[in-house]
Amino acid sequence: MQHDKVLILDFGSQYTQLIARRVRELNIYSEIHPFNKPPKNVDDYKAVILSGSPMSVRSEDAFHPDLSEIRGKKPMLAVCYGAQYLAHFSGGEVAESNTREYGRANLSFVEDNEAFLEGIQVGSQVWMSHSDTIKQLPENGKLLASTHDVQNAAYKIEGETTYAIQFHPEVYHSTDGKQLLENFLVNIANVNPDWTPNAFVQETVDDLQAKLGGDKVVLGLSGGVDSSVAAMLLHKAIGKNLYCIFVNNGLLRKNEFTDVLEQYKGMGLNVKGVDASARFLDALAGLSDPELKRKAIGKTFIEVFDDEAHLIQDVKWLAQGTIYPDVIESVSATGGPSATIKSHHNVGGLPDYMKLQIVEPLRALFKDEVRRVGASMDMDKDLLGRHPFPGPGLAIRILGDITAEKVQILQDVDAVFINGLRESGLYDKVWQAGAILLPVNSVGVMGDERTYEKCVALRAVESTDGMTADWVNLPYEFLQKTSNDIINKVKGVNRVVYDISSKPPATIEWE
Ligand SMILES: Nc1ncnc2c1ncn2[C@@H]1O[C@H](COP(=O)(O)OP(=O)(O)OP(=O)(O)O)[C@@H](O)[C@H]1O
Ligand SMILES: O=c1[nH]c(=O)c2[nH+]cn([C@@H]3O[C@H](COP(=O)(O)O)[C@@H](O)[C@H]3O)c2[nH]1
Ligand SMILES: NC(=O)CC[C@H](N)C(=O)O
Ligand SMILES: [Mg+2]
Repeated sequence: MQHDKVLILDFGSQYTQLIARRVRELNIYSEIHPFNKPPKNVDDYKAVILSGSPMSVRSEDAFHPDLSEIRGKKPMLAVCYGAQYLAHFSGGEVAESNTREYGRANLSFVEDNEAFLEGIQVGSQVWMSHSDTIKQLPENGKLLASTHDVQNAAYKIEGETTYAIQFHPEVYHSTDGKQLLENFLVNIANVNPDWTPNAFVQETVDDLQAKLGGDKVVLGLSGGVDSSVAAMLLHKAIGKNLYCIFVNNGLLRKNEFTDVLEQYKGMGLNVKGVDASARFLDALAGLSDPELKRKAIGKTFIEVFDDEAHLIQDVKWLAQGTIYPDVIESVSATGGPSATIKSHHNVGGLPDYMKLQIVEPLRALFKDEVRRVGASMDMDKDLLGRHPFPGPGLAIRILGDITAEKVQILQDVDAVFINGLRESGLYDKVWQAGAILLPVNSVGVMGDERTYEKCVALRAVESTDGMTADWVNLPYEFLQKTSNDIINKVKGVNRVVYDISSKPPATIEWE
């Protein structure tokens, strides 16, 4: 069954992903594409949303895409930069505003009897983030809403299904933002909201069957949520032709290799555990630059999968649990308007010699959507509730070069922390937690003796998708006990600190 699709053209706003999420929360499928690389078949999309941007429409190099295939031809919603763009290049006027407007505002005027604003009243809170302001509406523009400081907070173009808003409906703080998106997508653009987890499973299984036929597929299984859900979908589609490989890269958590293999036994999957720890440690020897470490790990993963594929023989496909943020975070590498922050080991593509095609059934989903899909297949709650754990594992939590000894210290520290969270009932309240081994020794005193040992940082964050995150206010008593336990139980560590940085500006992992 075909679903209606919504196209989001990204001008580099940090909120673009949130637009996609909000739209999908309405059970409507949406895709983000860089404004300068729109999909070939714009006709496949039922409506288009233009994102905000760090750019000013007044600057000489302002992003200035050709919208002639879209504007007036299909429903379009322009947000922030998008709204300024429509005004600036179509007979209106955009100027620098006297005061930069960030944060909370309330609608002070709302046009009556307007389908776009149905259910939205004067007083509704909206979130602003702009320094330019629309002084004059474009040709045929009709004012729809204002705030105290922003006269042209929303407008439409008469004779088109084109709507524009200065504020951001995609952020939670715009309290009626979701309603506004629903008004636009469902009532104005007539998009059918039928994209649900159950529909996703059924369609994905059908698609996989059609695509893979009787081919053999290898899947990198990590014990994490994404690859496990991907494995279940593939298992439903092709059964015994799915060969799951769980690699011990020597950078997993304490006892994780055996525990995870045990856990998969009940799921009916064909899983092989491959211990390649020595190979990974060799590849990492002497490397301390984060990107070089990530690349070495990515390369070694590929080599291990390649060897395994040869052992199985006639394998045609490599399946991965890649999800949407992995894809989007790497988009700049393919020419998008945002910046590359980290090279994710699973998005780089495969070397030519492998001759395997890639299949990534979760490529379009966000993490919470993956969890919902897993739940709709009755997968184990504990598995679905697992904190994310990065493919490069502890290597990106040991700052500097990696040695077997450092890995062991960090495994022990991590185990004390994570078990402590579980025992205190805090594990499920935290989105992700882990420990970081710092390349710092500090002086301590233990049993009247001087020590000069390692310092570890603990990190626990709340998030919905890993794109933004805030540190968790863990109870002092918990931190106190954990710190004691770590220093008493783990030899070589004499100091524990807690990371209180949000993302942005920090990232979740330290490398
Ligand atoms: N130890 C591993 N063995 C085999 N494949 C792995 C391993 N670690 C990572 N991968 C592959 O890399 C992909 C990306 O890892 P990532 O950590 O983003 O996802 P995940 O482990 O499936 O889920 P989660 O984000 O919940 O940890 C995985 O889906 C999997 O295909
Ligand atoms: O599979 C992965 N391969 C990677 O290379 C990778 N780097 C970061 N992460 C995870 O992504 C989320 C966001 O992490 P950052 O804030 O550190 O970018 C967090 O959940 C991280 O654990 C990775 N996962
Ligand atoms: N969030 C945005 O799209 C901002 C648009 C533009 N850069 C401004 O500051 O006004
Ligand atoms: Mg993982």
